[in-house]
Amino acid sequence: MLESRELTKKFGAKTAVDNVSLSMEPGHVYAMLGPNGSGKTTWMKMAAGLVKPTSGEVFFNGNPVGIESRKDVAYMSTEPYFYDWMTIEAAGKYYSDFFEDFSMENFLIMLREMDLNEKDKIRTLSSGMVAKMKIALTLARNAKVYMLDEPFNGIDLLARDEIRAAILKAATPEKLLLLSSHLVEEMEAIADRAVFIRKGVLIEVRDLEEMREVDGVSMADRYRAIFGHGEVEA
Ligand SMILES: Nc1ncnc2c1ncn2[C@@H]1O[C@H](COP(=O)(O)OP(=O)(O)OP(=O)(O)O)[C@@H](O)[C@H]1O
Repeated sequence: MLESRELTKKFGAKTAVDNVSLSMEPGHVYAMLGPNGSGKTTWMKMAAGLVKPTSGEVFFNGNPVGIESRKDVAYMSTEPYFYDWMTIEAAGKYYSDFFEDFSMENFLIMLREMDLNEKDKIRTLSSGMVAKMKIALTLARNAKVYMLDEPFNGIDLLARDEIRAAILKAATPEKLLLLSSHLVEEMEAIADRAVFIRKGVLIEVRDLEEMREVDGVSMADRYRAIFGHGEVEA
């Protein structure tokens, strides 16, 4: 459904994504894992049609990604993309103007579930509250693919529980979810497949249940084996 073929992105002399061929299917939650600067964000931005590859292509349902696929792919960036003078409700209206598939009703339900008040101004929110709002804005779209870049970073345990619940609710058999995070153990409770990437190069894509059963290792064990000096990044 979402496939990159020999995808490369260079920034000057730096190769951020290096010839990555990768295919992902609906009905799965993928964790994209790799140390800082591995190319996760760059891969996602190209898959979302926001960054132009240097070479190679990304296909969504067999068509090159672009304006059309942006309707089906909901991408949550780590960068701020709304004005902080807005209320949470106004950010929802902004989204509904922009995305036909945005459901204000679902957004408000998610806000309740995550203990947010739509009348609050964004600038008065803590970073964890902003993270929850961003998740709600993204998941309130009825997209086919959800890509969430670092949904848990800097978020306390209770807010992480709420975010995890919202993500798992969105993970239905017809949807494809892709999450990047350094919180490997957190991701283990959500994802069923892992994409390991290092210095822009795809190392492997693994089914986590199969990996646990056949190899007897967890995602964190595998992360340590691939990247590690015995430590998992936090
Ligand atoms: N706009 C840019 N201009 C120049 N270099 C860039 C740009 N965007 C990314 N890079 C470089 O490309 C490499 C991959 O960055 P990217 O943000 O994709 O990695 P990442 O795996 O998402 O990292 P992190 O886990 O730290 O968020 C890094 O070396 C980064 O410095």
